[in-house]
Amino acid sequence: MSILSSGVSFRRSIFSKPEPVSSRNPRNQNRRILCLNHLNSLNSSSDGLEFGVSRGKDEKRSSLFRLKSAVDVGEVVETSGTSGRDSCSYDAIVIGSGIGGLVAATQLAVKGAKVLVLEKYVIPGGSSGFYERDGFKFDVGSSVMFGFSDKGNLNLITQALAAVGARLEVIPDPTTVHFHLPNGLSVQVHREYNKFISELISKFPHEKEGILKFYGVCWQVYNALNSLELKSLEEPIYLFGQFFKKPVECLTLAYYLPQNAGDIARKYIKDPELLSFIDAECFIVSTVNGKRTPMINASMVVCDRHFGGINYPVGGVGEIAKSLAKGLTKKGSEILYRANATSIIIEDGKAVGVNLSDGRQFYAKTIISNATRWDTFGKLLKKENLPKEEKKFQEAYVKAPSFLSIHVGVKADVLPPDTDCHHFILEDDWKNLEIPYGSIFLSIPTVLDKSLAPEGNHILHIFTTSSVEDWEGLPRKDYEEKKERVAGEIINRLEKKLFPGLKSSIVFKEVGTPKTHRRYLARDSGTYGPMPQNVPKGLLGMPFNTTAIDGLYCVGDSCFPGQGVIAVAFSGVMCAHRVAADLGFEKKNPVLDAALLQLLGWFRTLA
Ligand SMILES: NC(=O)c1ccc[n+]([C@@H]2O[C@H](COP(=O)([O-])OP(=O)(O)OC[C@H]3O[C@@H](n4cnc5c(N)ncnc54)[C@H](O)[C@@H]3O)[C@@H](O)[C@H]2O)c1
Ligand SMILES: CC(C)=CCC/C(C)=C/C=C/C(C)=C/C=C/C(C)=C/C=C/C=C(C)/C=C/C=C(C)/C=C/C=C(\C)CCC=C(C)C
Repeated sequence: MSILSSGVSFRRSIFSKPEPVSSRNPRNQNRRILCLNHLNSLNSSSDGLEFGVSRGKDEKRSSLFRLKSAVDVGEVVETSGTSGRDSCSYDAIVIGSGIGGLVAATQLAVKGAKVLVLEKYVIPGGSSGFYERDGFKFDVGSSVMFGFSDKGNLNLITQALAAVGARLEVIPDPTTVHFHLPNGLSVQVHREYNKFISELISKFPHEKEGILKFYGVCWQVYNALNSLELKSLEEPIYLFGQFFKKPVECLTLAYYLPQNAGDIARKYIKDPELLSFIDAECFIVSTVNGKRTPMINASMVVCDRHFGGINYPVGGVGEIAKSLAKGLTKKGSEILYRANATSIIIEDGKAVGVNLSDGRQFYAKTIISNATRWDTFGKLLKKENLPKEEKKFQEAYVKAPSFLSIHVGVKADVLPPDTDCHHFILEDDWKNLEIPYGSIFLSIPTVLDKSLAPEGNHILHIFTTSSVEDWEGLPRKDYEEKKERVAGEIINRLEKKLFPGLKSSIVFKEVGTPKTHRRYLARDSGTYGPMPQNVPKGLLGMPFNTTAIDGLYCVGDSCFPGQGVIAVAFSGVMCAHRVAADLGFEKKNPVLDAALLQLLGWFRTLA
């Protein structure tokens, strides 16, 4: 990713010299428990938000200076006594401030719960964070934002922000993605559905009927989704209520829940190249082909881009997490940065607290992990005690590869006029779609928001799938050389395919590998998220938020419905609803709860 060590000059992260808040405050020694009042809420100015990178001999001082300018580490209030447990009890602790964690935390805070978010890094957002270098402001991960419109029920990012009184200005993207595919196939996914469908039909006129039927089914699923009030599918009062209010829509969703997009496409479409195009449509959001992409997820993305459209937040994707974090503290809850959770405390079989690497402990009625399930049930909890449900998950889902990410600043004139913001490039052979380095993703957010780069420049975020195994065990020098070489090859391919002169127009470059993702996003193997081991039964096997451990919940992309910012936002909404019911902030019926949870567990065994 991009919180990277550059191959050009020596840089170091503040992670390499962490100075825990407790050690800076002498009163906070000896593993005492802290209550934190508005601790580390973000500054309203984003000017100082760099990824704590420093140079030269004043390295440590400069890191800390930047950290202070990034976060307000002002007020630390210590509780009395040595245990402090009762005087400092939270309703929920959320480990991690990815969008999944932040949405869960803010939704709970809005319902009246007192929440503490523990974030290992110095800013919120995880994969949806950002970093600044030399006047460029880079999105760490994807810049394609679904669910960020003013319409319908599926604009979950807009709704999550509104819940804490925040609203971001957005820039509509006229083209979700421009596909550059084998045999010269070029397709622009226009914001207007009819324009996109006409373009696709013009490339495959003999498949007009099949195209209309396949995308028609996607709309049927999307419209059903969009008609529901989205809350926890693990909460029976809500779920049965929705079935009662919207029976046709709920049955439509139940019907498509165990199905995959590739199978539905094959019902209507025969042309292998068009089917490969649909594979590419699926791959860019799920890292697997259509046959392994749940129909509900495929429908969500291929329709939302036309219904609400893709909208980019002014100032970059990082603004979303910043606003949610700020909203959280405004609602009386807290977020603590540089708080590296090392284990979840279990007492009498119940999750009751969290240990941090600096010795601090925090307790709460419920614990929500926004770390991946591999991290939650392999690091935060002992691997040996893996509950059977998690064992089943790890058999059904494997870690998707990570990415090699290249962030560059270029001279603006290298881009032809009217260049689209997002591109997907698969040069010669459809067979390369799912292999490491086989395809290239490209985002140029400055096409939409010029403020992200110095005048006369653009940002290119170039990324391609890559596995951590490919980068492990190398001496530092070889690792740096390999980064330069592999990034150089990708840039050459891009120069050849899209932008002649690209290499010589570069004014800034940083390369991140799967190891970078692993280190800075705390994601096992730097994984992009879970990926089905075999052909899945749609979303049927994907776990929701409750876990086998009492009081412990998961949120984020290793929960239903999976990868994607809007997907993890939904996971956050679902999680908050289920936790709120269990904490007594929402209605609950224990008998129905037990029955539904058992039923859902049984459904998962069918997947
Ligand atoms: N484009 C990309 O390269 C890329 C890469 C990975 C994920 N993604 C996307 O990002 C989203 C994932 O969102 P998410 O909410 O599930 O999670 P996330 O990975 O974005 O955020 C998790 C957060 O938890 C923190 N964390 C993890 N372990 C911790 C610990 N032990 N102690 C304290 N903090 C800890 C991390 O620092 C991070 O901020 C998905 O949309 C996924 O598709 C994108
Ligand atoms: C409970 C049971 C058994 C039955 C009940 C039936 C019922 C009522 C079911 C209801 C189901 C619901 C409500 C499902 C909701 C599903 C949702 C909201 C799914 C959302 C999915 C969103 C996804 C998958 C979004 C993915 C987006 C991604 C990954 C975007 C990233 C993009 C990139 C990384 C690529 C960038 C591209 C380029 C080219 C640069």
